[in-house]
Amino acid sequence: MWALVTASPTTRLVASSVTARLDRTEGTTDGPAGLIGLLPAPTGSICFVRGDRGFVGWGVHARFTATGPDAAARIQEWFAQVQAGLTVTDPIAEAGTGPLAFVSLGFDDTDVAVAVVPQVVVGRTAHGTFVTRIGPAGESAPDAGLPVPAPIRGPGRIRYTDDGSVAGFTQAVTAATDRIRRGELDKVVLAHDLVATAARTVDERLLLARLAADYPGCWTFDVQGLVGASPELLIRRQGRHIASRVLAGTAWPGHADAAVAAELMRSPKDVAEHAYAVRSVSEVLAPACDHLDVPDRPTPLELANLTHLSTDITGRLGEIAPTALELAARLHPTAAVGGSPTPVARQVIRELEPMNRGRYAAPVGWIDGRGDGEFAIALRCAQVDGRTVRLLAGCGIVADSDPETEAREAQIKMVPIRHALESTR
Ligand SMILES: C=C(O[C@H]1C=CC=C(C(=O)O)[C@@H]1O)C(=O)O
Repeated sequence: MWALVTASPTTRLVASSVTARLDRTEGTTDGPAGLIGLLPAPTGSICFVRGDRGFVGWGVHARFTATGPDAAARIQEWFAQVQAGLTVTDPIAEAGTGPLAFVSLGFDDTDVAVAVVPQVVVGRTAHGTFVTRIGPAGESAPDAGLPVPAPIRGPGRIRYTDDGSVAGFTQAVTAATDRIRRGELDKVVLAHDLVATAARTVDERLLLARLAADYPGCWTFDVQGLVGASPELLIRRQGRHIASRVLAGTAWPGHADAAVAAELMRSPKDVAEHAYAVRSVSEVLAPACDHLDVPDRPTPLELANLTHLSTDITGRLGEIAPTALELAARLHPTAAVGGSPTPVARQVIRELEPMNRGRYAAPVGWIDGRGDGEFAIALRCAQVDGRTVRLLAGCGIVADSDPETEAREAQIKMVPIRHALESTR
C-alpha cells in the first residue's frame, strides 16, 4: 500500500523533482548542526547525517510500509513506481541527487518496514550542498525559500519505567550462554528496551542535534520517529564501490583510554565475537564482488562512551551490481545484531527476547534512483512517539559472556539517547 500525497485533490499526480545547488544565503548548512538546524518541525523529520555530510528532509511526497521476507524488494519496486510518476530535473546527477527514498527496515519479517520519499531534501556531499524538491510543476522551483523552523521546546521532566526488562535480560543472557555451551549455536545478540516518558512531546530535532554533536563519527538518523546515532555502517554503495564498517566486541570507557582499547584487542572473547560478525558480512558480499578487501585484524573504534572492535571492508561489485537496498537486505541480520549461525540465532532471539525489536538493529538509510545508497544498522536509537521514547540496546553473547557485564554494556549503549533526552530539558 502506498500513497502519493499531493497539495490538493485537484492537483495532477505527475510531480516534478528538481535538484539544484543550494543558495548559501538560505542559511548556513555547515556542519551537522547546520543541516539539522534546517528541519522545520518537532516531528516528521528525516535525517541521515554524519559529520558535515548527509541529508535532511521533510514533508511526505510518498510513503510505503511493508512486512514479510520480501519487504525490501517491494520497497524497491514501489520507489521505481514513485520515480516513474515524476519528471526529474537533476543537472548535478551525483550520488544522492534526484529523488531519494529514506528506508528503515524491520528487524524481523513481522516488524513493519517504512520508506518515505520527502517533499524536500537538503543534501551535503563532497561536491557541495543541494536541495531536491518534489511537488506539482511550478511549486518545486529550486529558488523557493526554505521554511523558517518552528521554535524548539525541551521535553521537560523524563521518567523511566523499569518493567523488569533488565532482570529479564540477564536471565536471557544466562539461558543463551547455556545453549551456546551445549553447542546449539556460537553467538546470539540479545537486546532489551527501556521506556521513557517525557512531560511534553519530544522534539526529534533536539535529540538529533545533541547526538550529532556528541557522536560526530556516527550516522545520526531519523526515519518515522526512529532516532539514533549509529557507529555501524551496514553498506554504502556508490556505483560499483562498496564499503561496510563491521563492529562487535565492546569495552568502556571510550575516548582517550588507550589501555581499554589495547585490552579489548587482546580479549579472546571479544575477538571471537567480532570475527563472527566480519565473516557474516564478507560471506554475503563476496559473491556479488569482483574484489573484496577484508582486513584480517580489527582496529579499535573509540566513541565518547565506549570502544568497539571495528573492521572496515571495501570492495568492487561485479558488473551486475545489486542496489544498495538489495545488499542491505541480503546482509541483514549480520552477526553483529543476529548471531551465528544466523537462522538458529534468529530463532533463539524469538524465544529469549520478550519483545518485538521493531526497526531497531535493522538497516536504516537512503537510496537514490541509480541504485546507490547508504545504510547504517539502527543502533543506539529509540522510537519516539509523542511523549514516549522507547530505547533499545543489545549485546553479542558468546560462551563465556557474563550476564551482569552484558547488562551494564546495554545500559552504556543507551547513554547517547538518555543524555540527549536529559540534557535538553
Ligand atoms: C547490538 C548492539 O551493538 C552491536 C554492535 C556493536 C557492538 C556489539 C557488541 O559488542 O555486543 C553489538 O554486536 C547495540 O548497540 O544495541
